Amino acid sequence: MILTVDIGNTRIKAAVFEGNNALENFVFEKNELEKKIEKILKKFPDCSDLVVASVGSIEKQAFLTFENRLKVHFFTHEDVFPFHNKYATPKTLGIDRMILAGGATLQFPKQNRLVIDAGTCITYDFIDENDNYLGGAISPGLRLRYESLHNFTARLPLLTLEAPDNYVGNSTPQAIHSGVVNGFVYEIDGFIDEYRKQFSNFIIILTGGDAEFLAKRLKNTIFANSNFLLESLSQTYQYKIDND
Ligand SMILES: Nc1ncnc2c1ncn2[C@@H]1O[C@H](COP(=O)(O)OP(=O)(O)OP(=O)(O)O)[C@@H](O)[C@H]1O
Ligand SMILES: CC(C)(CO)[C@@H](O)C(=O)NCCC(=O)O
Ligand SMILES: [K+]
Repeated sequence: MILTVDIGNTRIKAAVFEGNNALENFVFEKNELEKKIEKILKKFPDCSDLVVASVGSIEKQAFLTFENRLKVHFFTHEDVFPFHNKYATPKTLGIDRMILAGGATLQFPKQNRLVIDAGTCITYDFIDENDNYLGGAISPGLRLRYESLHNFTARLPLLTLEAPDNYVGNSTPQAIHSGVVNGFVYEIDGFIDEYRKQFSNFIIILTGGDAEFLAKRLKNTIFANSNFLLESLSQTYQYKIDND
């Protein structure tokens, strides 16, 4: 049994896995890290490994306290991954993107794959059928778009996600919802269309905090799996153990 922990830029997500089965999922804030992990381990005392991917400000030291109880693995660029990293700056590629690429490679062998993670940032990652990680794109996520409109202007209110009524927003809030939500949806559909021009066939994996909201609004039909990063963390860890 393993406990996987995904430390993003906004929140922390965790899941306990027995083989490929997620037994329970957890979401919490950074300041609750130690307390929450204690609680999870109390509930699942059979956890033998704690596996972490962090793109946030939390470092390996935060997990030292658990090392006398279970095996702690904090993923870095030094680990073995199931793909060839063709990024021109492989050491700056986000660990979350590496884990997503690892999961996509292992779960969908011998095919082109596009992974879209709609989280704090939207990330696009392309891994070709020969398991070459080619790169992708990084853009602001849904909430970041609402927040930046507010933070960098004098007159725009901070709104929370709401589906716009219309493309023609007839008030300040409706104009913001239209711009943020439609912009977000068009961007992603537009990216998928561009990839289709370059690669005839690929599967698309959509994940992240906004995946479900997004999936039903895209022109392209895509299966959303909010748990894909944690599943990938568990699978990439297993791959690492088998190939070290
Ligand atoms: N309770 C919540 N807190 C923050 N964001 C939420 C929440 N519920 C849904 N969201 C949506 O999830 C998005 C953030 O995604 P996610 O939680 O995957 O980010 P994250 O934890 O920072 O992870 P990552 O850094 O890997 O993207 C936001 O754009 C927001 O619209
Ligand atoms: C883009 C984010 C913030 C997405 O979580 C993360 O993957 C990251 O910090 N990446 C580093 C830059 C890169 O991936 O090229
Ligand atoms: K993300």
